[in-house]
Amino acid sequence: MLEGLMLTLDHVTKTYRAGAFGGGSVTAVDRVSFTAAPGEVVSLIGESGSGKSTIGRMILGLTGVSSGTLTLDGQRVRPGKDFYRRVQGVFQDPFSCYNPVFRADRVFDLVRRAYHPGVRDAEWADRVEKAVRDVRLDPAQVLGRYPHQLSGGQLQRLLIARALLLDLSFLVADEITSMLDASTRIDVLNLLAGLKERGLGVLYITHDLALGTYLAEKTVVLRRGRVVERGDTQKVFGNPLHPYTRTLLAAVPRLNQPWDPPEPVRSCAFHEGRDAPSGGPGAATTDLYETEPDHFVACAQLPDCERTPA
Ligand SMILES: Nc1ncnc2c1ncn2[C@@H]1O[C@H](COP(=O)(O)OP(=O)(O)OP(=O)(O)O)[C@@H](O)[C@H]1O
Repeated sequence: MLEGLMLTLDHVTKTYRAGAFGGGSVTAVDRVSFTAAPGEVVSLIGESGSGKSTIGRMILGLTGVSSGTLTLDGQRVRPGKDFYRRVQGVFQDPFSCYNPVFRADRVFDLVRRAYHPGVRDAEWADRVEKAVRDVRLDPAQVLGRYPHQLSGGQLQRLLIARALLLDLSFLVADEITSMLDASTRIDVLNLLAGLKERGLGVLYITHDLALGTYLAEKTVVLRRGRVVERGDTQKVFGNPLHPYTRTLLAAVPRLNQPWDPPEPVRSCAFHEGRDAPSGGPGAATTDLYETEPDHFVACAQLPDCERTPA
């Protein structure tokens, strides 16, 4: 069993400088709160530009948090060798993670040099072979090849094998299946499911609702940097309450069914005269209304409406 880490985001905001000479600013992530427990997959879903990758990058220490707190087992992110031994990211484009003139096995040598310099050659070779087999690849087929001689799915799986050679506790998987064909995609998802079984926490960032629901026990739906709905995946998708979540679901084409344009994102519990009760279950969450246990929803008119104070 792996030793997982508890991820906690509490009103996390990220503001980037933008515009000529950095004079303007973009709030990419706006007071986002959620948790991911060890052994839990949380899927982060939302349209392009909704702030998903920015959240992944903050967890990995690749960009700073502007306000709020982001912790792993109560500790703030401290990028460095000890941190990256336990927290890793795998990204959408596997090709960009490899040096084109180095064979694929070179990424494993770099891991050894940085994290396991004392391990002997034979033992290291065994560990690499096991990690590569764990991602359902044949070491003899892939390790001696250059990146251009491997498929996107093979490169993606090698990156996961690389992460397995560390003492991994938390993985940020950012659109890792979007370049893969359907069968390889299921292989990679099953790999993530295996990691979850072993106690690892995973943040699974995706545009694809079906893939998110396949793996995740919890779902966070983001729109324009804010959480509009979150909670138990079965509840969020079985009973979507926010018009934006309904829009996302309506956008999934179904065989032999005409596509109905989704309703505009206009109304919600807050705009139908059902404000979050001041002393009720929603009050504790500060900006989301708890409609049933582990199912939270926000105002439909965020960020323009201020009816859901943070
Ligand atoms: N380094 C940066 N400087 C300025 N603005 C940025 C920077 N990175 C991201 N942004 C902006 O922050 C917002 C959120 O971007 P982010 O990449 O987190 O969204 P996303 O949901 O991951 O999108 P996609 O699904 O297209 O990858 C966007 O408006 C984007 O333009």
